[in-house]
This record gives sequence, structure tokens and C-alpha cells, in this order.
Amino acid sequence: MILTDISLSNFRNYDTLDLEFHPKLNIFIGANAQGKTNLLESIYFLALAKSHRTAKDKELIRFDQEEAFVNGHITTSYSTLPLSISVSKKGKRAKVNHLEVSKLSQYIGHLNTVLFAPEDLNIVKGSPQVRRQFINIECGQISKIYLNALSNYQKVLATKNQYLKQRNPDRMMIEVLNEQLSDYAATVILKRAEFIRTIGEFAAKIHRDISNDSESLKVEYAPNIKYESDNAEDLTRELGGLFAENLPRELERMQTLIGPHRDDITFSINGFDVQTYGSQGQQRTTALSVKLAELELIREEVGEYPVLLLDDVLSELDENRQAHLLTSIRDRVQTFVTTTSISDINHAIMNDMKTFKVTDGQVKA
Ligand SMILES: Nc1ncnc2c1ncn2[C@@H]1O[C@H](COP(=O)(O)OP(=O)(O)OP(=O)(O)O)[C@@H](O)[C@H]1O
Repeated sequence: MILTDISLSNFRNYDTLDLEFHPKLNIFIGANAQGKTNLLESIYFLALAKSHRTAKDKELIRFDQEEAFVNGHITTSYSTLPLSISVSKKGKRAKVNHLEVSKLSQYIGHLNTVLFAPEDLNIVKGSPQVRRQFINIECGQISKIYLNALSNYQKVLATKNQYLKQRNPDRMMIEVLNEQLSDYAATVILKRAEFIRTIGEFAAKIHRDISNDSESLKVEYAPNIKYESDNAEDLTRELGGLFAENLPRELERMQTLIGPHRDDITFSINGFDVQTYGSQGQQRTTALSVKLAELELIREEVGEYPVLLLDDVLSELDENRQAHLLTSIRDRVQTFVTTTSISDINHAIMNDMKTFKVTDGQVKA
């Protein structure tokens, strides 16, 4: 999938702007606060009808203006498609092939993107909660069954915790809730295991390429409950037994002590834990490899690679890692990169790409 061009009007610090893109690699260069991330954000907005930085759409409208527009054309193996999206005080309007859609869900999904931004480092460095959120979002995108089981699990868990906090908890009621929890937890656990196995295999291959074969990355599921069964029925039974075994302890502590709400993912390179022992560059490469693995997942899903948006990653990677990242990826995936300095870019990759100089809301190709 290729984004051939984009036009902005009153988007962030852009008045009007028309850009034509390179099918492989596009680099936005400029000092801080000139509008580089705003350009990536406009592509993300064109794809998903929302920003990756703010939940308040009106922040996207240029100061003192009424409505922001983003238009673009995507080409796939089969067709070329114009997309347009605008946002005003009245809300958002989206068009596919010049026809307005009544629901945004009919708009989203035509342009697929994967974005890597500095805060994605938290997938590695942050708390287990950040990693669970990452699995929930990514796994939820490809599996409705997962989303349903997770949402039911969370609801039953909240109810059970309320019962556990009562002065004289209704033990029978808690046992009924435990049965339901076992059922939902089994689905959540098996889907997570499958998702992490797949993404782990892709990430390991990508990490090997970026590190020039010197590092072997392992992404592993660290379930809170150590289980043995690998089918839903047996696992539900196994979990039921474990929840029952833990009930006296849970009554004493007044909370649910075991379950997928306490799961985690671990990352190791050549056998050592990345979170504890990894250098900054290794942690960043790990987070990047995991995000880039999504490119492969989306390709499996929709049959085309999405476009890749890389915000401010180059300065953190050494020249070899940069070169491997940009050369191995750009031949498969159209890539958009922001950087503050051209010297960040390895000269070996300075062909077959287009650079854009960004200065105070003006862009020169
Ligand atoms: N709604 C808006 N209207 C006008 N200007 C805006 C609006 N929102 C943000 N800006 C301006 O956009 C600029 C920031 O742009 P952006 O976040 O793209 O910076 P950047 O070039 O990526 O910088 P850095 O290298 O620091 O990340 C700031 O000058 C900010 O004032």
C-alpha cells in the first residue's frame, strides 16, 4: 500500500500544503517544533480518523480557523483510492472515493499504518500494565473473540472484587463468579499466547536484521497463572481448580490474586533480560522490532503492507542499525521518517528516497 500524495488545509501549523511522496522512503527534516510530527500525525489522521497524540480533535485545527482538512490518495495492488477527512466544531466528515460515509467505521481500514513514536519505548521499559495494554490493543484489533472475552473477564473480575471487599462475602456467589472467570480467562490466555508467539517470531527476525545478526531477541508470554492445558475446555477446568485453591487466600486479602489481569511479556537478548540489562539502543531496537512485527501481522490480515511512520527514532540508533532498519524495510514498506538533522542519516541509504525540509509550517521537497 502506498500513499502517493497528501494535501492539508488548516491542519496544525499548516495553512495549505500539497506533497507528493516517494513510494519507498520519505524523510522530514527540520529543527524542533517546525511541524515534522504534525505531518506524520496528518497521515495517521487520514488513516484512522484520530490523532495518536490527542483525544481532542479540535487541537488539530489550525489556531483561529474553523475546519481542518486532510486529503490523500492511496494505491494498492488493485486500485487507487482518494480519501479525505475533515474536522470542525461540528465533528468529523470522511469520504472514500469522493463519497461521504455515514459511519467512521466505514472509513477506517482503507489506509493502514503502523506508527513508532518515542513513547513506544515504554513497551519495554514501562510497567506490566503498559505491556498488557499493548497486547489488548493489538490482539483486540485482530480478534473479536479476544475483545469479548477480555471485556467479560474484566467485568466479572470487578464484580468478584466487590464481593471480596464485603464484610461477610457471599462465598457461593464468588464460586459462581470464579466459574465464569475461568471460562473467560482461558480464552484470554490462549489468544495472548498465540498472539505473542506470532509477534515474537516476526520481531526476532526483524531484530536480527537490524542488529546485523549479532543479537537474538526472544519475546515471551509471562502468564500470571502457570498452566498446562492448551485447549480451552481443559484450561477452563484447570483454572477453575486454581481459582478454588486460591479462594481462602483471596478472602483473606480481599482481592483476586491470580489471573490474566496480572500477565506480562518478557524480552530477552542473547539470554539476558532487556528491561534490566539492555542498553538504551537495545531497548529501543527491541521496542521497534516488536512494533515492526505488526507490519507483518497486518500484511497477513489484509494482504498488503501498511505504511510505516517513524517519529524521531534515527538519532537513537547507531549507523548500522539505522541502515539496516531503513534499507531492509523500505523495499517492502513505504516509510515516513522524521529527523532533526540530515547527519543522522547514514549516507549508504541516501538514494532511492525523497527528503522534505520542514520550516515553520512550510515544506520544501
Ligand atoms: N492547532 C495548531 N495550530 C497552529 N499551530 C500548531 C497547532 N498545534 C501545534 N502547532 C504548532 O506546531 C509546532 C509543533 O510541531 P511538531 O510537533 O510537528 O514539531 P516537530 O517538528 O515534530 O518538532 P520536534 O523535533 O520538537 O518533535 C509548534 O510550533 C506548535 O506551536
